[in-house]
Amino acid sequence: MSEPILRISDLSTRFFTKSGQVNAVESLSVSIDEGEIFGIVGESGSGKSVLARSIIGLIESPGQITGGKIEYRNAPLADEFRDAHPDAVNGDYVDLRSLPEEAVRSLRGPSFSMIFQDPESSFNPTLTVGEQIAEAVEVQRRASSNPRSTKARTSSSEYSLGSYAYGAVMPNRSFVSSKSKDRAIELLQQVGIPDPEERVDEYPHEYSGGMLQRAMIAQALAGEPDILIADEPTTALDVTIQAQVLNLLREIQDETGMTVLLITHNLGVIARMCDRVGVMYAGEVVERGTLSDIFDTPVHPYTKGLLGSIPDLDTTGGRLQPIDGNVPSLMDEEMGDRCYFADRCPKAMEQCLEEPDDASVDGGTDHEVKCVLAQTEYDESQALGDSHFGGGDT
Ligand SMILES: Nc1ncnc2c1ncn2[C@@H]1O[C@H](COP(=O)(O)OP(=O)(O)OP(=O)(O)O)[C@@H](O)[C@H]1O
Ligand code: NI
Repeated sequence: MSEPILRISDLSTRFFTKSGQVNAVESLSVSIDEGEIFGIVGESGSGKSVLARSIIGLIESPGQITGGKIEYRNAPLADEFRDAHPDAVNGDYVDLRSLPEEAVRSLRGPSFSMIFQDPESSFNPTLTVGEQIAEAVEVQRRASSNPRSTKARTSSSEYSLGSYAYGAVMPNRSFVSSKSKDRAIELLQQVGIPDPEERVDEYPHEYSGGMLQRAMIAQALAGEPDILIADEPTTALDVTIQAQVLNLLREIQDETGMTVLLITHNLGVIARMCDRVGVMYAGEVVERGTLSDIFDTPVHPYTKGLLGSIPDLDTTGGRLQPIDGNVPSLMDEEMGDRCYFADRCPKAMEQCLEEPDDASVDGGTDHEVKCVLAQTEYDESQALGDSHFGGGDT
């Protein structure tokens, strides 16, 4: 098996708000293999979107990544920065946090792209859908025509850096060649937009929600990304369209072999799509493993709780809330060093008042759990009462 394409270690992202510090992502570590679909699942507010945005450098004030590494395996990129930024480079890996901001920005499109939950917000209403997809194609072509590019794999001698290579990665309105427009039509066709030759010249408001979601996938694919981050890509869609869009993602992933990080609160989506899964709770990955580790032999009581309430694909509106109580607010002063799930956990014991370590289940495998139950049997005489959690009302 090859080395992971993305290696996230001890990542912490915080928001310094007026009402206090929010620990949205807390010392999170996860590795993603090349060509897999890795799912992140968790309830609303568990930090999934903040994780996604942290990876591609889209955390804005008052948010800040305060610790950890986001290492991306890309040998040409590592070579490019080895001398100027030795701290950022480790073998074939580059730590995105240690790269200059513009370098990270230039990876958006060709290396990483993202599909958001709500497509309206990711299209500019004043440009046609086709223009915006074609722009993403142009970005990819500029990147591949750059000899130092991370993407020398697309042959592109006919595209020179030309006059529009002034570093703006997503220009608002740029010269779009007819080649790029043709490619945009092809992409629209690939994602199942009917009459793509006409649709390419329409504005976002002329598309239905489902079509715009597909168009956003087309736009994300235009850059031929190594890693696609899809944050709740189908949540806003109705059931049939949801299934179609998921199938489409799967097909495209099969064809291109790209790596996908799929974020969802829906375990049904995970089961249908993913190779491996990370279960997220209160900013941490509390259990990770293959689909079968998670579905057949879950260890963490939170994972078990989620599995007890697998929503159908058609319960799109409802949020997952399998277990009494809520995800903690993630305010720093309320977090402390303990298992964050303990106050909702049916098997909480005295020792859960200390922070659990990541422990591997059955040794050796990839199945890891942040819970004392990975190594200890539940002991009722150690059970925690509500009194430990300030009255325990939920
Ligand atoms: N810009 C921000 N300012 C302050 N707090 C934020 C900001 N963005 C996110 N948070 C907080 O970070 C935590 C994690 O939010 P996040 O959006 O990552 O959750 P999520 O798992 O994606 O939830 P959902 O399923 O609802 O999308 C939440 O407590 C949220 O309030
Ligand atoms: Ni989210």
